[in-house]
Amino acid sequence: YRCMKNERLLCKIPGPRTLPLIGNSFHFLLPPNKLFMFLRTLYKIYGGLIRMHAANMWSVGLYNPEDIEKVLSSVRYNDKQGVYKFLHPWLGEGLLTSNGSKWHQRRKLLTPAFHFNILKKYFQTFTEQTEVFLKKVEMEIGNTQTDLLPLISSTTLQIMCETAMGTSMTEEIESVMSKYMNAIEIVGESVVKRMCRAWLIYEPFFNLSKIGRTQKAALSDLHTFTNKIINERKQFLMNIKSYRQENDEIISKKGRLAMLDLLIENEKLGNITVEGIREEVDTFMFEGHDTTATALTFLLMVIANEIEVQEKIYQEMQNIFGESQRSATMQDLSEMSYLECCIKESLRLYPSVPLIARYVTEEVNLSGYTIPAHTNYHIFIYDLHRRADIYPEPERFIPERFLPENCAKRHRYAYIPFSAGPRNCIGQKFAMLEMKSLVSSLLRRFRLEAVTKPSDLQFRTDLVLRTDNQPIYVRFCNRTS
Ligand code: HEM
Repeated sequence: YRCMKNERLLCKIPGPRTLPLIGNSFHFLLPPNKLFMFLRTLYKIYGGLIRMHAANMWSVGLYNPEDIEKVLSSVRYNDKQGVYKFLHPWLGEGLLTSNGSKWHQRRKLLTPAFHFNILKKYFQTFTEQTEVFLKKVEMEIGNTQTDLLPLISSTTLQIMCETAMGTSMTEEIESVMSKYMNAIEIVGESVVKRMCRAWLIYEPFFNLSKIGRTQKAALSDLHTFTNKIINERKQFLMNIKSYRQENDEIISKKGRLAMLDLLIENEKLGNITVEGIREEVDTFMFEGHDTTATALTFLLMVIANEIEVQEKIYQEMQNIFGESQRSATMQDLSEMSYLECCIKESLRLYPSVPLIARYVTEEVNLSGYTIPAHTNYHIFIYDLHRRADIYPEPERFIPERFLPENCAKRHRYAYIPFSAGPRNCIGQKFAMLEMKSLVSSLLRRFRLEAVTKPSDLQFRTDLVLRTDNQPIYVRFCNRTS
């Protein structure tokens, strides 16, 4: 009876037509690019609250900032099921995928690793890696186009290794890096397939399927990579005394406090297991590098297309640095207010994480509807950020939307590239510093010319915002030429 009552409540919410037994399952039998386009139609047709039903699971899509606030701001509504469960074979129950007291304990344990004083220490790595990145860009001068994502990903991965993990890319780690990146794409594809093909939800069917077998091989590559990182740091910590005697420079570089040290320390105290450490290293290596690389790729593509914006950023750099070639300090980054508006506007149009979900075990009232307990909620950040009533001319790149006076009237939950509330992105400040450091130095030295245009982009449904098999190109030119 309760099931029928819940169904009656859910059926009152607008949503696409359902068929008996299978609900909306047939809508999801689409290739990832068409699925992305289908999901984009929902808000336009049905409005701010949308009901979907597939494989015995009900889901409500949220696009109204007030509803999103209600769900995201409460720890009681912060559980994750559904698609996040498909990530367990890779990320286990790390910070991104865990629930309840486990999530709470891990969040408390890891928060100090992203404190401002720790970020200040990481900043030295940002500066060093920015220089390495600029050398890679230098090599691209004269080429008619450069594929941005691979170039940027290797830098953001290196930064994660050196900061949070305290490990430089040894040859051994570098040799498995491309396999690691490739494996992330395979797992993303497999998660989306499981989301859309009801029969793949069940473990035995999935394990026997072709994609299940491909995922198994990819997981081995992913875990090989992260195990190497953990072992390298553990070895380093064990040898620390002899390192100090042998080479002071190495100790000062590799001895910077890392998030991984905090985890290893807590293993000794019995607060986390060896398996728990691997879960967090997998989680942070992925969340920390792929999201930032995606954000930077779209940002550089937009800047290459917006000549006036690019000149304004350059002017801001001139005002801060004049003719000096010195590296940026943290104080300099805090003065780059126009660049910050550009990063925010780019994350509005191209949020690295376009969709997030929650599983709520209690009844909730949203936009005048009663939503029964044990319902999944989906928040389509990509479409929320393109609501024309909140962002007039939503497809246009207008950094001034993020000037303080223009943000004041906007609902806090209308802009959530890093999610919001107690389960927001733990690496938000880290990511902003990293992006500002790389982009400001890049634009001081190089000019970007457009190759890929925003209108060329076609997306596919994935864990992060990805284009449908089309690389994103720009052309790098020297500033002086
Ligand atoms: C531009 C860059 C980034 C964007 C757009 C971004 C976005 C997000 C979003 C939307 C979430 C919520 C996910 C969900 O609820 O399912 C999230 C969570 C998370 N992010 Fe980020 N992120 C970025 C960079 C980073 C970095 C650099 C790190 C680590 C250093 C990081 C670590 C995490 C972790 C561990 C979580 C899970 C937090 C929790 O559930 O308590 N992210 N991020």
